[in-house]
Amino acid sequence: MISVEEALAHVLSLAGPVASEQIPIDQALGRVLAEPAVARITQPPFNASAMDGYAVRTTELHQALTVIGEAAAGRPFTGGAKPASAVRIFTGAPVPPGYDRVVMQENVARDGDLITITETTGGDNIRPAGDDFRIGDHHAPTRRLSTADIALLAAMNVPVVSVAKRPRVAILAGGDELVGPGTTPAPGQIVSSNDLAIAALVREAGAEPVILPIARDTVESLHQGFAAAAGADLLVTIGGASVGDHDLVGRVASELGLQQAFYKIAMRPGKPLMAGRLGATPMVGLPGNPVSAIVCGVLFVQPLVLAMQGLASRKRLLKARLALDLPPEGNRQHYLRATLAESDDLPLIRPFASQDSARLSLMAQADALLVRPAGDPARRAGDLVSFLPLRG
Ligand SMILES: Nc1nc2c(c(=O)[nH]1)N[C@H]1C(S)=C(S)[C@@H](COP(=O)(O)OP(=O)(O)OC[C@H]3O[C@@H](n4cnc5c(N)ncnc54)[C@H](O)[C@@H]3O)O[C@H]1N2
Ligand code: MOO
Repeated sequence: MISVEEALAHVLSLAGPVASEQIPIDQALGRVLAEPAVARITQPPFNASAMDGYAVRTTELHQALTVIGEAAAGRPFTGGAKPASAVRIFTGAPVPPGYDRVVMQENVARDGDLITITETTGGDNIRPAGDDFRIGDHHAPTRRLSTADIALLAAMNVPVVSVAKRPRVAILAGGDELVGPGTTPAPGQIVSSNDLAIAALVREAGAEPVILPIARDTVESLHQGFAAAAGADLLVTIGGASVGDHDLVGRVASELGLQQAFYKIAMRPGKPLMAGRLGATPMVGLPGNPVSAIVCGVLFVQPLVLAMQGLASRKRLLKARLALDLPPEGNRQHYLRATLAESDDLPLIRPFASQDSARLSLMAQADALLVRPAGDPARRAGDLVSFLPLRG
């Protein structure tokens, strides 16, 4: 059995070069730029007024000035500057050449065409040309595009961007006991939940899930399932990963030429995880126990889907104080489902008494996975421990 860290390195190495596509920016929220966006204009394109008021000269602040024209946003003043003059100006208008300051109208007394400035302190109220960005500037965030990014791209006059393609992830659940949600299970059957969980999890990471029909526990049915995954960027199988007579995923994958990166890791839950490459397509084989499938999905599938879009996983281990005593750990790194509560300095983490990897109700209540290394000695309440947040 290899360690979680080694397994993650193997899984991430399955991601090929990022595939890209061109899309209009109104579709780009949440997508990841595959190439830097390049500003096609300078912003502001001219020295722009930041206030409604009068364009004046700093050297003439203390004298009466004659208003000789008007500059509004979209309608520049076209006359020339004159001594002892001012131009009525509005926010967003180009400051006419020959004027170096805008006095806001609240600080001006006007009588006909004559103004006097009543308050001469303060800034020049001019946004210089290029203050925001210049033509040729690059915008290349290594994260999902936000609302502000969309606005910036529009302002940069970039209508179309090159983004990482959403990986298409084929999800193949297998098991004779499984029926789809909404069906009445016959004796011995249960409702399949893992495929929906993994679909939600990959969608959260930016992929497009394709849930395949549930495979039966036969070699033929699994072959059909694998064939149905053709064309996907990633295949995730669920179940049939262990050592039982009906656990056939590994066998069928190897018949199809799986170049196996690893099988079995020193992790709890999730020991029978497998990963490799089927031709050009990465494959991750998740264990069937519902909590194991989700925990492995969070730890391996989500980072792989992010890497396929050129993104690093942002989930980091954080520190908490243990709410109760814990016995020593075995030989696998343990991810315990736990709740978090606020406390004076660090959050207080409380693992559930049951860590059964079939209990989805506890998984759904968990705020975090408390991470205990293999061989961790007994811990006392108040000890510092590491956790992986599951929310936010
Ligand atoms: N002799 C051993 N038995 C088992 C071992 C072992 O090392 N030696 N490992 C156990 C561990 S750990 C796990 S995890 C499971 C994983 O087994 P499989 O990946 O082969 O999963 P299945 O046998 O197909 O299913 C396990 C369990 O999960 C339920 N399941 C499966 N798919 C779904 C689904 N899509 N939705 C909801 N529930 C699902 C299935 O009904 C079983 O109850 O093996 C242990 N055994
Ligand atoms: O590793 Mo299994 O995934 O413990 O339930």
